[in-house]
Amino acid sequence: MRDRFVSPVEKSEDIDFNLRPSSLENYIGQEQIKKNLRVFIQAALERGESLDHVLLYGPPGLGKTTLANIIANEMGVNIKTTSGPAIEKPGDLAAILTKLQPNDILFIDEIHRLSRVIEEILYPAMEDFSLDIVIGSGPQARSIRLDLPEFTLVGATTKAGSLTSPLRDRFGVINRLQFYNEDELTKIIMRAAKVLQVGIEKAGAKEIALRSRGTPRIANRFLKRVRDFAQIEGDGIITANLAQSSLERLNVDQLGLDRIDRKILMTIIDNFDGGPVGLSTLAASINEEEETIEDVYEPYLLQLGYLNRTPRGRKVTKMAYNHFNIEVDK
Ligand SMILES: Nc1ncnc2c1ncn2[C@@H]1O[C@H](COP(=O)(O)OP(=O)(O)OP(=O)(O)O)[C@@H](O)[C@H]1O
Ligand SMILES: [Mg+2]
Repeated sequence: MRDRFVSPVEKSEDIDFNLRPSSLENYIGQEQIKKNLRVFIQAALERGESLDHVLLYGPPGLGKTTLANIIANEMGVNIKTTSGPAIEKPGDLAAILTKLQPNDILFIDEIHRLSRVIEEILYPAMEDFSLDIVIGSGPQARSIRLDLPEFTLVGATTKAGSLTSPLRDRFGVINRLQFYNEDELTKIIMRAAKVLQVGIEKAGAKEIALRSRGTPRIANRFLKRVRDFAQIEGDGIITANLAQSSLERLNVDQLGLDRIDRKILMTIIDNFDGGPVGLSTLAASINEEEETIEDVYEPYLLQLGYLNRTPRGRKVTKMAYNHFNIEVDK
C-alpha cells in the first residue's frame, strides 16, 4: 500500500494518547452508539455483572480502539488489548483468558483475522465463560474444562463481512461506526487543538474538517501539519485561509481527495467509460491491491456518492463527473 497523507490507516505519527478521549462524554459523534452503550454500561454496573460482548466495526480511523478503551474506563475495569493475528496458538488465548479479572475487557482488534482453531476455543469462553483445553495427544489426550471469570470481549474489525456467523452471533451488542459529519469533525479538531495547545479559529477547524474524509484520525493528522505552517509561516493561529493554503500545498483538495482518489475515478472514466469495471481489472489498471482498494480507498468515495458498487463492478457517478467538470456523454 502506498503511503498517503490522506490514508485513514494508522501511521506512527498518529499515535498520540493525549488526543484520545477517555470518556463517553469526550467522545464526539456516534450519538446512537453512545446513547445505547450508556444504558448497557449502567445496567451492567447496577447488576454488578460484566457487560455483554461488543462488536465494533467500520472503516479505519473512526474510533473503534478509542471506544474500546472508553468502555473499560466507564465500566471501571482493566482492558487487555490483543489482535486476531497475534493469537497464534490455543495456549496464547488460554494465557490471556486465565489472567483476566472479573468483568475485565478483552479487546481483540482485527478480530476477523483469528484462526478457526482459536475461534472455536473462543465460543465456549464467550458463552459459558469456560475454556476447554486438550492435554496430551493421541489416545492419551484428554480434555479438561476450566472456569473463567466473567469478562467482556470487545472485538473490532474493518471487515464485518469476513467474520464467521457463529462468532458474530455471540456478540450481544453490534455497533457500526459511521463517518463523522463536518460539525462533529470541527468539534474533534477544536478539542485536539486545545490538547495540543495550538491557537485555532473555528473557521480554520472547519476548513480542516471539510477535507478530513469523515475520519478523526485524518483530522488530527491534518491539524498537526497545519499547525507547522501556522507556526513557521503564520502567526501561530490556524485561520481558515491558513488551513486552506496549507492543505492545498499538501495536495489535498477541497473534498479531501488526493492523487490516488483522482486516479481511481479518472481511470474508470477514461479507460472504462465510467464503468462498471470489475474490482480486479481496476486494481490491475492502477497497480494496487484489490483489498486495499476495497478497504481503504473505496469507502470514502462510496460515502461521497462518487462511486457505486454494482453487481457488475464499480461505476463512477454523475457527481464525480461534475467534480472533474467532465460532461457525461452517455
Ligand atoms: N469520537 C471521537 N472523538 C474524538 N477523537 C476521536 C474520536 N474517534 C477517534 N478519535 C481520534 O482518532 C484517532 C483514531 O481513532 P482509533 O485509533 O480509535 O480508530 P480505529 O477505528 O481503532 O482505527 P483502526 O481501524 O485503524 O484500528 C484517535 O487516536 C483519536 O484521537
Ligand atoms: Mg484501532
